[in-house]
Order: sequence, then C-alpha cells, then structure tokens
Amino acid sequence: MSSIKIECVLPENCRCGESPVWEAATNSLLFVDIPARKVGRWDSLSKRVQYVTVDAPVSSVAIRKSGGYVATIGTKFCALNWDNHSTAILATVDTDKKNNRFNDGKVDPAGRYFAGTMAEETAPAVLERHQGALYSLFPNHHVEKYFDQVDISNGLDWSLDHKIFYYIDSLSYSVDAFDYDLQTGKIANRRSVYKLEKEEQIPDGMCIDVEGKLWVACYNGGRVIRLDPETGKRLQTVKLPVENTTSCCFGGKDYSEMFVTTAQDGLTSECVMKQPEAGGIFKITGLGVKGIPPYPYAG
Ligand SMILES: O=C(O)[C@H](O)[C@@H](O)[C@H](O)[C@H](O)CO
Ligand SMILES: [Zn+2]
Repeated sequence: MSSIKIECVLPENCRCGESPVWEAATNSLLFVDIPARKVGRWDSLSKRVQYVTVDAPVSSVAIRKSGGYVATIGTKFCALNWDNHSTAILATVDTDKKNNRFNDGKVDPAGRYFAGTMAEETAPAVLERHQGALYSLFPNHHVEKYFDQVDISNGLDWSLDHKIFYYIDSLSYSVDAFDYDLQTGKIANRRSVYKLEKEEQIPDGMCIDVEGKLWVACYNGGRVIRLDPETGKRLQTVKLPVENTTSCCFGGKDYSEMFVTTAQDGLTSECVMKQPEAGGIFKITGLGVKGIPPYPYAG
C-alpha cells in the first residue's frame, strides 16, 4: 500500500461523531454528533464548520433531492432546513419504546432512507438489548419495518449492482448480507459475510468502494478494515491514532479520500490525554481505491 496518509482535519472532539456524508455540491462533509444533538457541515475548501442544533440526539443525516437534508432525530425521520435551522417531522417510529433512539442511517439507490434504532446507552455499547429495529422511509413517507430484536443497529450499504444489502448489528460482531429488491425495497435471506476478530472490537459504520469491497469502522478498535464480502476475507487494516472510530465514507475529489468520524464519550480523561484527537474527523488519502457518491432521499 503506497503512501497512506491520515490527518485529523477537524479537531472538534465530537462526543460521538457519526454519519459522514460527502456533499459534492458544496465540497463539504456532513456529519452528526449524536449526544451533542448537532449536525455539522465542514467545508473542505474554507476548512470552516457550521452547525445546526436540534432538540434530540441526531444519529444520521442525508442529502434530500428536493433540497436541504433529512436526518434521524430521536425516533423521528425529519426534514432539515439548513438555512433557517428548522426541522419538520416526516415519520415517527418505536412510539412504544420511550428509551429508544435512531442510530446509523443511509439512503438506498432508489432514494429510500434506511435507519435502525437502539435503546439509549448508559455507556458505549452498554444498553438494554433487543430493543431496536430496522426501518426505511419511502419517498412517499411510508415507513417499512423490516425486523426487530436488534441490539445496536449500525452500518449499512448496498452492493454496486443494488442486489445485496449489507448490515451490521454491532453486538452480533458480524457484517451481514441480505438479498435486496431495489424495486420494492424488500430484503431476504440474511447471512453473515464476516465475523470480527477480537482485536477488531465492535463493528460500527460501513461504506462500499468502487470495487464492491466493504469498509467497516471498528469502534474501540481504532481502525477501519476493508472486507471482501464474496470471500469473507479481510483485505486491509488501516489504523487510526484514536480508539473509537465510528463510521467512514468516501469523499473529496472523485471520492478518492476517506473520511472517518470518531467519538470521545466513554474514554477516561487519561485516555483522552493519550489521544487528544479523539472525537475529531479524520481524512485518509492514498488508499488507492475510490468510493461512490451518496444517494439522495427522493421524498
Ligand atoms: O456510533 C454509533 O453508531 C453508536 O451510536 C455508538 O453509540 C456506538 O456505535 C456504540 O457505542 C458502540 O457500538
Ligand atoms: Zn454507528
């Protein structure tokens, strides 16, 4: 691997940075800080960051085709207007589960917004189990529920031919695949494509590259790993100087750079001293493989 370079581009010390999304139109990286209830937009040209603060934990953000953004806030799918900082509820899930919130979300190639839920944590990865579920918000605002009994609904993405949906429930320590029907948005035939090794710790956010390989951020593992979902083999490990790597996406020029969000919550002050960039946003260049643009929500 020629010359991989890792730099902290935003030393903001997010409590729990998540949901990196490249917005080519503004040369910016969107992201959230879940417990801080903030959506961020980092302009890669001016290096400046802007925030919109919302009224509940915000776990993911996506681009909306009709303008603005969508975000998962608490247990609500919302529209987010960046200019006036307002949000509008599109749909609510898990109304019977007062301690739940959404976690990772991403838009499918047909413009449906997928996101799963989890019980609120008392500490990282410490929570009431089996409380979460996976949902999608269709462009007409209809909500589809796929399954429940989820511990920590996390990374998700689709194969390049749109026929496979990849999904992580963190506490299963597995990256799973389903057959995907893009027409209907239905999933079937769940199987594991990779089981994490002990030192890789907890699988968190995930994205696909142009070669159809999966990149998984390993929470508490301080790394992103590249997996071949066809052979079930790990192809590469890229270590970062902080432990709590939460998610990754490609962006920048031609989607040739990788952005990684990280978290500071759960680290002792001693740990924070040893990794002062914990919670920052990192850029990795020189990986030698590109990613694909994010799909916008079509509703
Ligand atoms: O970043 C996320 O997706 C969650 O909201 C986090 O809380 C971590 O994943 C979790 O603590 C470790 O699994
Ligand atoms: Zn996550």
